[in-house]
Amino acid sequence: MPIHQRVVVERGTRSGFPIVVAVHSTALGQAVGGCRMAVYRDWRAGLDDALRLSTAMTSKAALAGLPHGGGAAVVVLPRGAFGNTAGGLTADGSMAWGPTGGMAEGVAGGPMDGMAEGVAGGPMDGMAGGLAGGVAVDRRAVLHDVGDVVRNLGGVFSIGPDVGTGPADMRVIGERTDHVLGRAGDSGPAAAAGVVAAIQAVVADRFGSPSLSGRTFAVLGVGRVGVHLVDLLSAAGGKVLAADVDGARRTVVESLGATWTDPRTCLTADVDVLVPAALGGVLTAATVPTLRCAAVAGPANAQLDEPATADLLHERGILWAPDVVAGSGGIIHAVATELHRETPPRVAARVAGIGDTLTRILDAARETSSTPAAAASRLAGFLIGEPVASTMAAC
Ligand SMILES: NC(=O)c1ccc[n+]([C@@H]2O[C@H](COP(=O)([O-])OP(=O)(O)OC[C@H]3O[C@@H](n4cnc5c(N)ncnc54)[C@H](O)[C@@H]3O)[C@@H](O)[C@H]2O)c1
Repeated sequence: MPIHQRVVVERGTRSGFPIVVAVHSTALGQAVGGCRMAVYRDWRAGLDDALRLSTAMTSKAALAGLPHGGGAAVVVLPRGAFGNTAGGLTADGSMAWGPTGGMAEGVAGGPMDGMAEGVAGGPMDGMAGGLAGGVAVDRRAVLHDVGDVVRNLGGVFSIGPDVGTGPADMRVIGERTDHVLGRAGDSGPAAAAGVVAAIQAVVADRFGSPSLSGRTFAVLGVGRVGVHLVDLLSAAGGKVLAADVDGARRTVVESLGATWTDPRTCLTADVDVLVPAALGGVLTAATVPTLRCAAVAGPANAQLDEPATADLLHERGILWAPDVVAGSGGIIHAVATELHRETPPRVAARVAGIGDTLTRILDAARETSSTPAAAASRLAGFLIGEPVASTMAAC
């Protein structure tokens, strides 16, 4: 992957918090990516996260066939900060994957998608500030600061929701810049539809048929995407086990005909497909030996703690669907709908196309005796290096 095209680190003029926007590539078009608002050790850790997220987004957009590059925004909040508590601190910030393969509990106590130490606030509709440990967060001021940074980039980057932000936050950012995605609503259903397409490809590769009927799944994380996955997989005739650190999610899981369990049991369940739908960093040298699934395919970003973990999965014979492919339904939906005004059937076809893309990657991996991660990386590099003719109507 080439070095970043542009990286901005600024102190928000209203909030005083460091704001990082990393534009990795615009080789295929305007960069798109999420806004992560989280607690970090310091601004350098936030910068590292933005660099990592934006690089992955370049691959995600290219592999999704979008005429866009990758970017990311990070708001670096200090320890003890939190925003509006309406909707609560998201559990993304309250659990960390433990070093022994278990889950270590604790706020801001460990890796979250690799870098962030905790989510401050979370996607929410209210905008009032909060106070914790003496650090007041005026969420509206922070979001306006983010909007100004994005606006000053002159349109090379469009920002959308990520961990710690949601559609309501995008509407506030939109008061300062037009380059905003995801103001209208929840991307969870589209993200879940894309994951199901990926799971069908994985199941076809493993078992010779894409049918999900009678297959077994363990869905880890029953949030905005996970709940739709439980629903879709159950409706398709799958036998679904699901877990979340938030015990309140049990009711919806059981109402959808799935079986509730605890996160550790879910992670190590003897199932056809493990579906990570919570945090990143779930696949590590410690957790991979404990897995009893045939394949892993889910939306969680940055599932591998480090690239070499893909080799561990391969050695164990566990098929891994790269998250930059399996988790691309949300961005495909947002970009195709909001930036390119495509019709709902066309957008749905794009999302379903994730299955074909993954099949191509799995075939390439087999033919080259490499991991799906390596095959996806090669394909992304090829796509980004080529002056690909856009398959989408211009904005
Ligand atoms: N929302 C989207 O459109 C979208 C698109 C692509 C990828 N993703 C990724 O998919 C994942 C889920 O996204 P989401 O929007 O559903 O997030 P969410 O915050 O709505 O849901 C995450 C759920 O995971 C649970 N959780 C947190 N830590 C856990 C743990 N250790 N064990 C079990 N459960 C745990 C939380 O309680 C929460 O219910 C994230 O990694 C996100 O980055 C989301």
